[in-house]
Amino acid sequence: MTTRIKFCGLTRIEDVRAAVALGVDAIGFVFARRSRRFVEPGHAAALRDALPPFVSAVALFMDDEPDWIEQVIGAVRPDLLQFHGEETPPFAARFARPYLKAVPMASVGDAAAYARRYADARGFLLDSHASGGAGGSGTVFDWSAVPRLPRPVVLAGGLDAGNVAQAIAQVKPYAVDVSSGIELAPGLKDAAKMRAFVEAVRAADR
Ligand SMILES: O=C(O)c1ccccc1N[C@@H]1O[C@H](COP(=O)(O)O)[C@@H](O)[C@H]1O
Repeated sequence: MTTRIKFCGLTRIEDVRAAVALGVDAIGFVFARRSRRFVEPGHAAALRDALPPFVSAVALFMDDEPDWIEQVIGAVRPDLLQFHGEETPPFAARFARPYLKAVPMASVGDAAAYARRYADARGFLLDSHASGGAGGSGTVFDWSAVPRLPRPVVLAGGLDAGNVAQAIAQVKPYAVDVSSGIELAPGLKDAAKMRAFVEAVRAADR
């Protein structure tokens, strides 16, 4: 099976173009203000316009106000929302957009029960953060703790070109999601690391 790839936290047009040229499936833009990868909606809209058909734009939020989320949706027209905080299932559903719910693997006891609460989620993004904490930390969680889930699993948290093949072999996720592992600095991606990551995923799929 082909493992889908999402690159998250892009802020520069050259990084978006490089990611698209490598064939990634989704690009994540971070609209959580406390993130070091925050992008203004106007700038993100320009980045989003560089995406060709079949490459998805994902808008990431973390306990943000509804008005802000609506403003971002209006400006950026994301294909998918990603809720990374303590948003409840009704809150996540109120925007009438497909969404991923991040599962905080560092603190959630029963990840399968947690995921079942979000009946409308299109998939679950498993990250190493604790509940209430930020993601994008570049740390790995215990992959043996990944349960069977009723919808697609997006594996995140500390992935890079050196460990993603092992992660795919062990977890067999629908997709992998990376931010820190392809960076020079927060929000600034590295062309060589992006390429190495994609090549490692492709090799793992063979
Ligand atoms: O990237 C961020 O700054 C961020 C902020 C708040 C919530 C989530 C965030 N990022 C998400 O975390 C995963 C894992 O990142 P990493 O590869 O461990 O650095 C990332 O892909 C985003 O989906």
